[in-house]
Amino acid sequence: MKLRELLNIAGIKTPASLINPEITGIEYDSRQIRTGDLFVAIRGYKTDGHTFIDPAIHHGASAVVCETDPCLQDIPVITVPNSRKALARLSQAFYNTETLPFHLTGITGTNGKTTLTLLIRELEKQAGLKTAISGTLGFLSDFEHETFSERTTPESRDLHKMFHTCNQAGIQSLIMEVSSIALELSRVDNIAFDTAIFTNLTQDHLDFHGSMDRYFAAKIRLFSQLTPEGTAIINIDDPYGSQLFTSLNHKKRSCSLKNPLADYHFSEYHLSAGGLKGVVHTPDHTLSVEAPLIGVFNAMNILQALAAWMEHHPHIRPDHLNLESLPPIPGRMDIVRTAQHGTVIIDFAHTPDAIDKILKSVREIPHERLIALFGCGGDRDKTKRPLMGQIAEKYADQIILTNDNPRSENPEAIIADIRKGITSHQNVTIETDRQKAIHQILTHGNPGDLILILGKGAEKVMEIGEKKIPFNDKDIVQKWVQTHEI
Ligand SMILES: CC(=O)N[C@H]1[C@@H](OP(=O)(O)OP(=O)(O)OC[C@H]2O[C@@H](n3ccc(=O)[nH]c3=O)[C@H](O)[C@@H]2O)O[C@H](CO)[C@@H](O)[C@@H]1O[C@H](C)C(=O)N[C@@H](C)C(=O)N[C@H](CCC(=O)O)C(=O)O
Ligand SMILES: Nc1ncnc2c1ncn2[C@@H]1O[C@H](COP(=O)(O)OP(=O)(O)OP(=O)(O)O)[C@@H](O)[C@H]1O
Ligand SMILES: N[C@H](CCC[C@H](N)C(=O)O)C(=O)O
Ligand SMILES: [Mg+2]
Repeated sequence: MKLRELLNIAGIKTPASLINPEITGIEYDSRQIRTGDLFVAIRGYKTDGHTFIDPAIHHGASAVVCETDPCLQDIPVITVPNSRKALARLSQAFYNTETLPFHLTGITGTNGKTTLTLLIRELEKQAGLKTAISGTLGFLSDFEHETFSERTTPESRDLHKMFHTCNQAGIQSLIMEVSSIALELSRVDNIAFDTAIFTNLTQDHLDFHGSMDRYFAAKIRLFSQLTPEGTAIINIDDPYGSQLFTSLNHKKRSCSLKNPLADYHFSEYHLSAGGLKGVVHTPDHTLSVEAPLIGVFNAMNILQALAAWMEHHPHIRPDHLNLESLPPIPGRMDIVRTAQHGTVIIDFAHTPDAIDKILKSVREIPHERLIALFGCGGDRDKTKRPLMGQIAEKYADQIILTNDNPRSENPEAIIADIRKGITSHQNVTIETDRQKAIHQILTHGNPGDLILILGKGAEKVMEIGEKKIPFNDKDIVQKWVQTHEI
């Protein structure tokens, strides 16, 4: 595509004198530039993309979009007020993804997004739709190998490239997690969603957003991006959800575990170690549901997934729905049973609310000791650390504090922050090496113990400094069990 045509479609003003090279790709990282790419310089949190304009040109960039004119000769330079916004518009124009031929669902909220993507995918499959999901687990579809994504919601260029791939593969339904950071950083600008879901809002990412109000403001932007016929699915048990529901002038459906007047609610549900069974009432139907998911929070996840699905398919009204074919959700309530050292649950709880919910849920399972192993990520919300310590102390008999992606921070300092929320340190052990910590609790575990390994879920690496070292909680547990139990 010619540069001028691209800028035109993207709605970016073009000087008449502009040279008009062929643009063969869009790139925001100078290290990835290929000949013919348009380089978009972004002012970042760690560094400034404008300082990489020269290397980008050296590597073959044929034009530059930036916020400050570097005064170059021979190469077209387009200055814009906001490079991230320009990147989103240019990517949409380049990949021709203004209108999408598939149903696009966006899920936002502090917890439950990944779980919902997998639940909705399962339902869409049961309706015979070719489906893909994008989020913390990467890009998963039936037609391509799964691809890992550095971020829960990819950069706008990568998103539009993904939409283009979905287009070509004939995907009918794409379900994606939309993080508040992505909404704030223009990664999903101009994308129209057919369904938008709000799960809940509790403390996380305050380092980035500054306050809960600004965190909420970022999340609700998703709902201004609904198509005119689009539907909002909202958990009204959450105070922020209830506020959002009241303020929306769009087609909207409420979900509640408490309020029988909500559009989607259970008249009854039972949770057992085998999963959930219940009866769901919708605005026009009643159905019984079974799903192999444990934890009260999963009752809401199931309700919201059902709501999204039934609103998308008004002609599908089963009397009974069995989600037993739902594959285990990696790293979410992932259970490894050992013969002599207790039951291990690996879970991605990394916020105060998630830790509270999971500890409250699992303590209902008969056990001797409830042991919680966790840490907190470095370069992330510091104020959640003592709260996580405080909650763990309330419910767990024993706590092991360890590393969870310390990144650029000192691991001991992170643990010291968690300890500030704990009053009695008698049952608290510290071992920064997470593998050693896991080995220790398994070694000292008894058959009746419930051992919770929290915070990293299905993550495949440990981020220490700039390094990403292969690391997976479940692999470590399974390897230990294989060598220590016959
Ligand atoms: C806070 C945040 O989101 N940071 C993102 C941001 O980084 P940044 O602005 O600091 O970028 P930077 O590293 O300073 O670099 C600036 C620009 O220079 C470019 N560059 C850099 C070096 C070079 O040699 N050449 C070059 O061109 C970079 O590609 C970039 O375009 O822009 C970068 C490029 O787009 C992202 O990679 C980076 O995400 C990092 C990986 C990150 O960890 N983000 C997390 C916080 C995040 O986004 N999380 C959310 C929420 C998770 C959830 O709760 O579910 C997510 O969606 O994953
Ligand atoms: N509806 C929910 N409400 C509260 N906690 C939940 C809910 N669903 C899941 N959780 C807890 O939160 C953890 C993370 O769940 P999940 O991965 O689905 O959330 P997420 O929103 O995708 O998280 P992230 O922002 O990191 O991508 C789970 O392991 C579980 O402990
Ligand atoms: N999407 C979240 C995941 C956090 C997971 C936890 N293991 C951590 O590193 O804090 C983030 O990037 O903030
Ligand atoms: Mg997620």
